[in-house]
Amino acid sequence: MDVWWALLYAMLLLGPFLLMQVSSTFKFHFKIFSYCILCLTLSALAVPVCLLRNGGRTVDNMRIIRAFVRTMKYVYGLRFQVKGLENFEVDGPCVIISNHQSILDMMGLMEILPDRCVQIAKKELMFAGSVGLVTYLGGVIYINRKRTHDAKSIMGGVAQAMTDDNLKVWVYPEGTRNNSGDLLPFKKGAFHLALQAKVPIIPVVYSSFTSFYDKKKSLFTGGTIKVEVLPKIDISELQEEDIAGLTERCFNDMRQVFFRLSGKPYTPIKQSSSRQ
Ligand SMILES: CCCCCCCCCCCCCCCCC(=O)SCCNC(=O)CCNC(=O)[C@H](O)C(C)(C)COP(=O)(O)OP(=O)(O)OC[C@H]1O[C@@H](n2cnc3c(N)ncnc32)[C@H](O)[C@@H]1OP(=O)(O)O
Ligand SMILES: CCCCCCCC/C=C\CCCCCCCC(=O)OC[C@@H](O)COP(=O)(O)O
Repeated sequence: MDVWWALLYAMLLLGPFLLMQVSSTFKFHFKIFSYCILCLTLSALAVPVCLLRNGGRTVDNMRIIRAFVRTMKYVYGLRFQVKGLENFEVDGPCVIISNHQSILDMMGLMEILPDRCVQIAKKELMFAGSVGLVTYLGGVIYINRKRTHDAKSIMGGVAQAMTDDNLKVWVYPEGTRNNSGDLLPFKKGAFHLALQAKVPIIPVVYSSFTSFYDKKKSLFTGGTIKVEVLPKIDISELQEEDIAGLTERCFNDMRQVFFRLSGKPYTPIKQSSSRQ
């Protein structure tokens, strides 16, 4: 009988805790689900606007997509504090590189996206229903990350298009989402692209989301994201053999700003030694 009493007490004590855990995980997944549904819905609304205004696939549609996405931050209680926007005022094309933490980054991206700017994305995004369609209409460039050779040859074509069509290109050099509170080592595609197109690089850093968004802790509340657009990096004097050094320099500069914006102490690491 004592065992039953002990079990009853344990349930009374643990029950609310377990319920809270289940409900916080449920709330987290529900919020992510609602984010995807909102993206799909807004995209479905944006597609006809893009088609009616601009006819087909063109970077001009990015202005429409940007206007739609900018409304989303109010739904999720996110605020952006942006510094250095004047650094985007370059004449002509450039490569913009930034850190990539989550699918929520699309809000941060659209918050500051300059005109005539397209992004490099994994090709799987093309198949994400109306989101895929709207990104296609906006001129997003898709790459197959599983085929280095194909990805590299597409990037080669992009370099030409940048100068021909006066395009800025936004690349996430980490190559994947990363919500660990640090940066992943940078891949070199963005730097090859800048060198091939002979255009400057503009780094952008977003502060860590971990205080309000954390998959492992099922945390997703409102919060403030600090954003800093850094001064452009001139690459006109650089050669192919300088790419490793350039990648390392951008990684270290951005990582330093990332830690400062996130209010965390900075500990230097070498990007080459952290690559797996
Ligand atoms: C209306 C409402 C709408 C709501 C919805 C919201 C819509 C919003 C619209 C906006 C959409 C934005 C979407 C953003 C999506 C973001 C993503 O998908 S991130 C993932 C995809 N992006 C990337 O991967 C970019 C970064 N990756 C790279 O740059 C890579 O280098 C790579 C080009 C993909 C190749 O990668 P990989 O195959 O892994 O090979 P590496 O190890 O990097 O390189 C091997 C080797 O090759 C050299 N190299 C790389 N690139 C080149 C090149 N262009 N030319 C010559 N050589 C190259 C590299 O130096 C390596 O050699 P090394 O000797 O080791 O140095
Ligand atoms: C009829 C088909 C229906 C398909 C339904 C698809 C559901 C998807 C719906 C909405 C998704 C909204 C996401 C907005 C765009 C996010 C872009 C993004 O952040 O991609 C991740 C990519 O950077 C890195 O990928 P990985 O971290 O390597 O993975």
